[in-house]
Formats: sequence, structure tokens, C-alpha cells
Amino acid sequence: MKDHQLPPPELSEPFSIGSVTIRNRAVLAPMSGVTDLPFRQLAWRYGAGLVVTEMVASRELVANRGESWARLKNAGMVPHMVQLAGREAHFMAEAAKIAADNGAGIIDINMGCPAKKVTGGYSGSALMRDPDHALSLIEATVGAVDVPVTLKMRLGWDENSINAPEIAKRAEAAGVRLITIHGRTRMQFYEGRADWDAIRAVREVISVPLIANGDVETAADAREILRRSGANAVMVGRGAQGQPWLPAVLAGHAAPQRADIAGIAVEHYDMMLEFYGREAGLRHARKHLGWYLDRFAPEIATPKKAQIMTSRDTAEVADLLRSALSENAGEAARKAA
Ligand SMILES: Cc1cc2nc3c(=O)[nH]c(=O)nc-3n(C[C@H](O)[C@H](O)[C@H](O)COP(=O)(O)O)c2cc1C
Repeated sequence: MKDHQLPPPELSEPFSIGSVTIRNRAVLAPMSGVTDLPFRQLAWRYGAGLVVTEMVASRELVANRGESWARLKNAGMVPHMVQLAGREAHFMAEAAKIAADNGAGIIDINMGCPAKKVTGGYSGSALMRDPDHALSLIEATVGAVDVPVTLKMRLGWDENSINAPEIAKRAEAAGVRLITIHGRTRMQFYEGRADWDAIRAVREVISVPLIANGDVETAADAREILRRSGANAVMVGRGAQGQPWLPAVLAGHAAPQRADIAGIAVEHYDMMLEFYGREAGLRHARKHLGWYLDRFAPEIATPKKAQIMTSRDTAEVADLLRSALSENAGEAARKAA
């Protein structure tokens, strides 16, 4: 019996990417503008199996752009998985070397991003329209480094060109050690539901581990996507916004107590101010504050929410956030009683 015909694995079990052991099967997705170092540190601390950097543009890293270096930062989390995007084989190879020389233990190639800025530049999911070119990038990246190289992509460009199985098979032959599939086409962007069954067609043609991704929000979703796709692990993106502990919870760790969430949100805010500096930190932190409030204080009055999200007085933001999330915690506890 082939691996993927066996019952789905337990999410708490480790698995391997090449020679690298991954501590469980719930992975935090790379999300540009979201999974920066502070977010990854929180997800990792709670117990995510693996966290991945935001995509780093290979050309910009080679050109030594400061933002690429910020995206590459790690804080002792092992393995350090760095995602690269690009369209020229030599930039991908050079960037992979730079990342590996700076501590990357796994290099992931982005072939899933649907953004026009990225596909117009003929990278991200646009590469799926030209598998030969995609393969030349993959070969160059695999040839440049000793660490495992992995590939993340969608099902295809559109419903008439579902070619993830073909590309996955060729990528495996080129030395890629793991494939992640987001169960949508590029033309779907983020619309509709991810097709978990369609991911199985990739499972059928590769032997390396497969990660299934798309619309996983709960432990039941995680079990179901593994069952339907035959994948070895699950990746969660938007479901973790405002709750960076979600991958850990899917892997069987306890969720934080409701009363502790205010403290976590304030700590996250402080970590962002520290990481980016005050000005950029204020800007980047806003959306995270909004997500915590949407999830855990959904009844907050609009002006109060706006004040928390836009105030430039960091001590005031921390106080207001703490009280908004704690007030709600009291109410939630009373309702539950
Ligand atoms: C804001 C945002 C940024 C993203 N950035 C990246 C990225 O840098 N690299 C990548 O491979 N995918 C990126 N994605 C796609 C996610 O990794 C994931 O494949 C997708 O969101 C589907 O998973 P989900 O339904 O769990 O969110 C991004 C998604 C979002 C919402």
C-alpha cells in the first residue's frame, strides 16, 4: 500500500523534509506583510511545526535591498525556512546561496502568488504557465545549495490548465524535497473554496512529502484536508491572523486561556515596535490589532476600534487594547458559565 493510501497521519507527529526533521504537521503559511519575524516567533513559541518567512524577492536580495534582509531575519528558530520568489534562474540561485549562507535550513520557491505585481513580473503563479522555465529556476536553485529546496504552488493557472501534478513530478525529479499545494487556481485568487480533493492528484504522482493548504481554520478542517488530499501535513495562513497559536493548536497544543489573550496582543504589539522601530512598527501593527479585535472583541464600538488602530501614543494603544480584549474576556467567561 502506498503511503498516501494509509489513514491520515496524526498532526502531532513529526515528519521530514530531506534530512531535516519537522516537529509536527501544522505549518504556518508564508504571508507577505503578515508573517514577519514577530509573528513567526509567536507561532513558533506556541508550537507550530514550521514557520516560513514572507517571500523574499531574489533579485532584491541579490541587490542587497534592506527590506529583503529584514525578511530574512531569524531568531534561533530551527529550521529556518526562507521563501524566495523570482523569474531569473541566476538570481534565484544567487539568492538561495545568500539565504543558506545566512542560516536558511530550507529554501522554498514561490510559484503560487497571484498578485499582478508579481505575475506581471512573470514570477509567482505565472511560472505555472511555462513549466519549462519554472523547471530551469528550480534546477538552478537546487544546484546552488546543499539544504533542501521545496516548492509552493497552486493547482494551475486556471481551471483549464491544472498542471500542478505535472510540475510537481518534474520538480521532484529535479531534486525538490517537498511540495505545498494551495487548492485554488491563480484565476481564483482567493475566491470560492479551496479544492482539497484536487490536491490528491499531486499526491498520486510524487513520493516526497506533500503539504495541503487553503481555507483551513479548525482542527476538523485540518483532519479533513489531510484525509481528502492524502497530504502529509497542513499549512494555515489567514486562519492564523489574530491567533498566531492556531498551527500549534491544530498540532494538539492547548490554546491560550481567554484571559491571556489581551497580554499576548500587547506583547505582539511591543515586539513589532521593537522589530521595525516606532514609525514602521505603528504602520505594520495596525492590521494585527484589527484582527485581534475582530476575533476577540467583535462588539467593540467603531470609534474605539479606530482609536486603537490609529493612535500614535503607544502606551495608550497598549492600555486600550488590554482593556478592550479583557472586557470581552470577562463577558465571554460569563456567557460560558
Ligand atoms: C496577505 C497574504 C500574503 C501572502 N503572501 C504569500 C507569500 O509571500 N508567499 C506565498 O507563497 N504565499 C503567500 N500567500 C498565500 C498563503 O501562503 C496561502 O497559500 C493562502 O493564503 C491560502 O491559505 P489560507 O486559506 O490558509 O490563507 C499570502 C496570502 C495572504 C492572504
